[in-house]
Amino acid sequence: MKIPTSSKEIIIFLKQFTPCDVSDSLNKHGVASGGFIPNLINFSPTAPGESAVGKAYTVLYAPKSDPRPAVKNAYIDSVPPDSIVVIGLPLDLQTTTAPYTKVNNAMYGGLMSTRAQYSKANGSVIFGRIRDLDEHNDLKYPVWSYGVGTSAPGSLLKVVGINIPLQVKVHGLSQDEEVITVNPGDYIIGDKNGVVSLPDDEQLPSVLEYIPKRVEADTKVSQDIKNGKPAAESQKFWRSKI
Ligand SMILES: O=C([O-])CC(=O)C(=O)O
Ligand code: NI
Repeated sequence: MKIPTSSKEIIIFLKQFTPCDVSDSLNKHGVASGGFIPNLINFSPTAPGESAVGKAYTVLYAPKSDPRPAVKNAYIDSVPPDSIVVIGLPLDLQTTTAPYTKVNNAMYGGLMSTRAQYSKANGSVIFGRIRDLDEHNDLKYPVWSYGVGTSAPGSLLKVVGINIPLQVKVHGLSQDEEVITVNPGDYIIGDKNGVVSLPDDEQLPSVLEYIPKRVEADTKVSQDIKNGKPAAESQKFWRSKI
């Protein structure tokens, strides 16, 4: 399989695979988390058998009292095609246990999805609550978030940054708090299993190259298992050939 190089080709390529396939490759490349961003729920699904893929277009909300000025232009009117809209909060408004956010207002709603879809974005990931569940689903526009709500963001929050790194607080294995950074331009891959971020770095060509090989090997393992072979033996055999 030809390994893509332009971001357009990479997005088309990644749409053939699941976030699990991407995580397998990142694991193989030394990323223990596999790029998984935990605790997000897929409140509006992708089409069956499809992943939502795009480059992160990031938006940072903060309380209205934050000293930073509000961004003048509405973030939603500058969403680039083939992006995934990723909306976050400062670390001090995040929690490592449910509901993962201290903000009870929704940070995103159906009109935002309508505009994002019109601008040819491929999905939205909200590190907070969303509202208007039926509207995202009726649009068939994929959305992930930590939870749901009923109030709009404007009474509590303002946008203070667009296309800046977003920090996401999560619970770790050895530490109570770990921080994942989603950088603008990272590839975001999501489906019903969850959301993975894949950095656009020097390791990317190798990560992409491994994905179809590993999927092919696991297809062979599946056939073996159906024919009665022990799983561990078959996994070792086919994965060693990659
Ligand atoms: O109005 C808002 O600020 C959020 C919302 O409900 C929408 O995007 O539909
Ligand atoms: Ni709304």
